[in-house]
Amino acid sequence: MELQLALDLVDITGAKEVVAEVAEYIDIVEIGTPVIINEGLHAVKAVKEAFPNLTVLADLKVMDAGGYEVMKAAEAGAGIVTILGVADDLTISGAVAEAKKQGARILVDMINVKNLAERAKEVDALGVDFICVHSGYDHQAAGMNSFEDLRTIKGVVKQAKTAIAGGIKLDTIAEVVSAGPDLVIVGGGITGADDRKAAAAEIQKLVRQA
Ligand SMILES: O=C([C@H](O)CO)[C@H](O)[C@H](O)COP(=O)(O)O
Repeated sequence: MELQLALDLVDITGAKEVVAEVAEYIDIVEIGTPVIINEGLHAVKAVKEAFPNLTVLADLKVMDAGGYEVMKAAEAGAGIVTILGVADDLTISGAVAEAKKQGARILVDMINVKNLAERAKEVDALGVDFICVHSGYDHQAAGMNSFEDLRTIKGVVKQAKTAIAGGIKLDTIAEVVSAGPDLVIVGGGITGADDRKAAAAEIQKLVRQA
């Protein structure tokens, strides 16, 4: 099981400061959608240059032009790029083909997918690397989480790795880990902690024990 740190509410300088604090505890650093909206793919490039040993995920949440957008993110240094599960199969296949060419991987974000089990089977068959259940900020604000969704996709996904994101914190990490995802994604649970290093260390300990 691996740990991904999601950086959403920072600029490039802030992103590098947070990663410098917790780099030893994480496997992947996510440049979140809000950061890419504000800073562009320069943020991916800057963090990859500063931390060449970490895999950088570009949370583009691609909905169209899969091949082109994956190419641009990979050129900036992304090792993983996110595509929406609600995107067309052609978009996801194009993204997978380009990722293979670039030596990158594709994570499909199942945010707002209604027919979760059926769509997870379909995107699994398209050859994606990760399928991620995700309670976005707006769902979190309404008190929702994705723990049950993780069990649903684990029951049907055969080839891809499974991942979970959205509001995971120290007080919920044990429950998440016990459901057995391959990748746990934590943003505010680390970046919003009083002691980010301690929170990352504790979360990593539980993730590694699994
Ligand atoms: O993808 C995310 C969200 O849609 C904003 O872009 C977050 O990175 C993801 O939810 C993880 O962050 P936390 O919910 O703060 O753990």
